[in-house]
Amino acid sequence: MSFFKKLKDRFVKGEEEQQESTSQNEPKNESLEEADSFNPYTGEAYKGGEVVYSKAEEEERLRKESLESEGKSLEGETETYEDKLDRLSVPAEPMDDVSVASKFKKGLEKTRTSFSTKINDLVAKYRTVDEDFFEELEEILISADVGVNTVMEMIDELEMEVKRRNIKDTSQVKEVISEKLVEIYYGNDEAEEVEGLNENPDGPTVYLFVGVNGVGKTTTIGKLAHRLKSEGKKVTLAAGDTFRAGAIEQLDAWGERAGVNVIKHSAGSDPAAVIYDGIQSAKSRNADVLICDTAGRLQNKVNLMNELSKVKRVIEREIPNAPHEVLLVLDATTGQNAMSQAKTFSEATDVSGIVLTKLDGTAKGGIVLAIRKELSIPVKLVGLGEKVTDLEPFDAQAFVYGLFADMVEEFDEEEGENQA
Ligand SMILES: Nc1nc2c(ncn2[C@@H]2O[C@H](COP(=O)(O)OP(=O)(O)OP(=O)(O)O)[C@@H](O)[C@H]2O)c(=O)[nH]1
Repeated sequence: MSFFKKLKDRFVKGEEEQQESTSQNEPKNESLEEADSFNPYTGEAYKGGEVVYSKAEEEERLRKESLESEGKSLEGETETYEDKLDRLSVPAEPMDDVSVASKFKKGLEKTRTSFSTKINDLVAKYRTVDEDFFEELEEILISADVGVNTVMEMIDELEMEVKRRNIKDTSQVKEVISEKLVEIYYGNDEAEEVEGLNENPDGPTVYLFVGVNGVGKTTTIGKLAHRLKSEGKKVTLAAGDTFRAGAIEQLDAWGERAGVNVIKHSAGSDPAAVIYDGIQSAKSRNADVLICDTAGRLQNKVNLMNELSKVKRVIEREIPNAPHEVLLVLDATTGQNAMSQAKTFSEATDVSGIVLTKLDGTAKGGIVLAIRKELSIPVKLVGLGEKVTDLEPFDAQAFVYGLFADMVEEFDEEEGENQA
């Protein structure tokens, strides 16, 4: 079966269903009811050619109203952390393939725009597949942060595949590229499936989060707590980042939003002691999951190593085989810097999975492949936006759909070819 057809069958729903879900997203408002039309993409409604409703303005008005009702001034107003969490907290959504794919599509918009524009330009420039075509393709992949060694492997495989299928026309190469990206991510022999988080059937499952300041660690823990809670799990958080000013309060605020228990000590206290209390609390409350935050001091690798190994020793002693995941949080927008952080942390502790945040903020989403291939660590979760629901288990097919969404959607089954 054609690969684009496979992606389309899995991720694109029928037009009728799509219209139905779009209409569900339309805001309910009096001016809307009078309007002749509503554009779900701009969030504007029109009557006689005039804009009678704007979703963005409505949201801003509601935000101001809510601030005023709390007696807060609007002049020079800066959003507090709590207000921000309120704004980003939205109810959990159903998790089917189509809604997951639409998150990847939205989150990868920047990468897709840059990547598919370059690929389309390349295809238009070289009508037939030759060495120059592959050389320019190599540059495009490298510029998307795919990683030099991975790009080399990919180009070799593409050249072989193009010969094997006797492809002459460059437009047909797009589909082969998308297919190879998935194969390269999983490795040829492995089953193509999402590498989810390990769980401890005897409970509690312990996830240890590591990573430098500012990469989105606290936000990710909050998002994960929210997700696990909405799946019916009992979650406890341990505020082990006792070093960064505000880290304990921020984790506490996320815990409150998600409705989960947070174990905390005062700033500057021993992180291993907080984690120890977290474990005791999780055990006594029969929690399903304990998520441990840690400080991300990279200035001194020896300190980092000592701190992480002390925390790990405490966890291992209290719960056999724990932690069940050591998750390193990396910021996708930092490119090669993220790769070097991954190397340092892997030397300090056994990292079992990567959480790649802010994929929505970069045009170089290819870093996912570089991490998987060059560090041999699976990307377990990705941050696709700021909202609490914008954290997804990494799915290489959904990722590739996000990169090639327009081409997949325009794939014509009857003609069996891509119209893009
Ligand atoms: N756009 C986008 N922003 C994100 C994502 N994840 C986190 N952020 C934002 O990144 C910023 C930093 O996140 P924090 O969670 O405060 O950073 P942190 O890593 O916890 O900082 P430390 O606690 O010092 O480690 C915040 O403004 C978050 O809203 C994401 O996936 N997409």
